[in-house]
Amino acid sequence: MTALSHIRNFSIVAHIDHGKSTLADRLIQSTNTVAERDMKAQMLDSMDIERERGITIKAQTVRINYTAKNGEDYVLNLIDTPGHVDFAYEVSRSMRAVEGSLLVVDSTQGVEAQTLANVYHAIDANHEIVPIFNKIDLPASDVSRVAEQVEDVIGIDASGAIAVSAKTGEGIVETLEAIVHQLPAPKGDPDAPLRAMLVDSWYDSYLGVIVLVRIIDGKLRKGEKIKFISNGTLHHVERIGVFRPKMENVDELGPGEIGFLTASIKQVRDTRVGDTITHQKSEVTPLPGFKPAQPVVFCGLFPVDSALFEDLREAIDKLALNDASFSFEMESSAALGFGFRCGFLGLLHLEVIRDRIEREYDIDLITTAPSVVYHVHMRDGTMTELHNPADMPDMTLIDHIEEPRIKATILVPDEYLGDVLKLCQDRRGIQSDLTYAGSRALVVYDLPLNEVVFDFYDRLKSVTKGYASFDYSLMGYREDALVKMSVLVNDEPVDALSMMVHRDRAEVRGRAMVEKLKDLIPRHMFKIPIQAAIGGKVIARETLSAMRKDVTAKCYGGDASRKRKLLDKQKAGKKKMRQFGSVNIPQEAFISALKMDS
Ligand SMILES: Nc1nc2c(ncn2[C@@H]2O[C@H](COP(=O)(O)OP(=O)(O)OP(=O)(O)O)[C@@H](O)[C@H]2O)c(=O)[nH]1
Repeated sequence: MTALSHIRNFSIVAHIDHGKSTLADRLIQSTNTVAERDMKAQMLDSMDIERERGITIKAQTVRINYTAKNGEDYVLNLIDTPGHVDFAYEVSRSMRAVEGSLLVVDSTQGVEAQTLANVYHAIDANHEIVPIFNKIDLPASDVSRVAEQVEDVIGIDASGAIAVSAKTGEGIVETLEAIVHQLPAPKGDPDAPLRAMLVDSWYDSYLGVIVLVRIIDGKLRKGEKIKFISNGTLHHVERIGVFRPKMENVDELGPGEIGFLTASIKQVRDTRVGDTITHQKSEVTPLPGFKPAQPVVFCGLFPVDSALFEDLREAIDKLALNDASFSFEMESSAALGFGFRCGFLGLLHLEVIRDRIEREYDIDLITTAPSVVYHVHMRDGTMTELHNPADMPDMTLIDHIEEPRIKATILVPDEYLGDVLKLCQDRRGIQSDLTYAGSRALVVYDLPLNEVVFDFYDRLKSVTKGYASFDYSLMGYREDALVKMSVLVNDEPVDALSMMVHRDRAEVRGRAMVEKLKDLIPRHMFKIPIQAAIGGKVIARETLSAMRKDVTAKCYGGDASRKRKLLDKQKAGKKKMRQFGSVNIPQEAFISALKMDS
């Protein structure tokens, strides 16, 4: 057990790519926490997918021993936090387990939207904050400009900021000294009954569920009986330890310390993040609890090859073991067969899960239109949550529909401001703020989430050539004129393509959808009408004319093997299609049709 005065707990907040992981690696390396030969770049981003995309998804932790210039030995616990908007909730909860933050800002770029969002979580958690201006080895680095921005835009004192190159190691010792001298030591009572905060949990195939804890008061030892206060479940502690960043067993954890426990817990779902852990017989007041993360975006996942449904179930079960914020239930669709309706924290979360299923489990998927959760108020006074436009009740029974709205914060260089305002306006946005920070504008918009889930972020990046940064938080629900738009191919409704739209935008959306489908659906031997409709009323229509596709026509004469090859190719192509009545729709058509350009 380390004395409280010699512990510092901190996290690093940054915008994506500003160098959080590189800095963490450098802190670990310079304190010899990991032997040189074990040091692989980006120790903390452990999952392949994170490494590939360069984003941190799951919070990780590391304990660093540091002998300061004053000769004293300190224990520094770093909790790594995810950097993307979808995981804002995880950021906020891990912030509550530490007392300070390093605010990393790329000194060649400046403050970005996620810098703001994340630093506000740190401010909310009452953190002491040390600004770190990174990448000073680059010629474009401008520390004084960034310092000014930090003071103007965020409103924190930048006089104690440290200029760092996580790449060359310059400023790393100064950073370690700042952690020791500028961040506060944790408080806690070693003799009080145990109170530990459940910070995070994840599934490990050898050890079962691993629970990350921050001890507030008291001591936790191996072999003890503990209780999760939220649901009263009892567990026998098998192992406790710390991350360096490899797991290392210890005998006890005391106040201010951060470590893990295992207790034969089978599912991540049995552990509630934010819960208070105490001894079986102790009665303590729970720590101010956190709300469990609520999925906000739903979509259907169906195997392209319907024979792989059981494999998909297995994949989803396994992924859910390790991700309590991902929800799912079985769904069957007339068009797509059996699959799952899944709930995600946001679009990135959706993409990560979908990629993992396709890649790690080798199952090709059809993803239906992402939908947000609508509140449907019925005439009889009841309210139902609508997760799937296909389940929309009869319009005549509905009184009104409410949709979720977000507060979007966008930072963008001046020259692109006009395009950004237009994009937000097109997406039914209401401007709530517009200020300037140097040559960049800070725009705040109130936007319907359903206008954001399709391709808002992609559009934003393309209209600003990648220079805008974006962050959002959910604000609440508001009534609007929303309708369900159905798509009919050859007079058959394709439920996977139905979506909720604003009445004023329905015609434009419907027109774009049928035009796109007309290009995406291959011609058949007969004419195919493609329609968009609201209720019984057709709002847009295209007709795909008939054509006989004879792939062997160009093989004059008798080259039988070439002819067979072409027919095989055609057959393979057909496997990727879905039969709707008598019409085949290729899988790409679903995905492309749902990506709407304005
Ligand atoms: N030249 C230079 N490059 C740096 C420095 N620090 C980080 N980088 C580079 O900047 C890029 C982003 O760094 P990361 O550490 O992955 O950024 P991050 O903030 O952890 O990003 P996420 O994990 O996605 O949140 C990488 O290519 C790093 O090699 C630095 O001090 N100088």
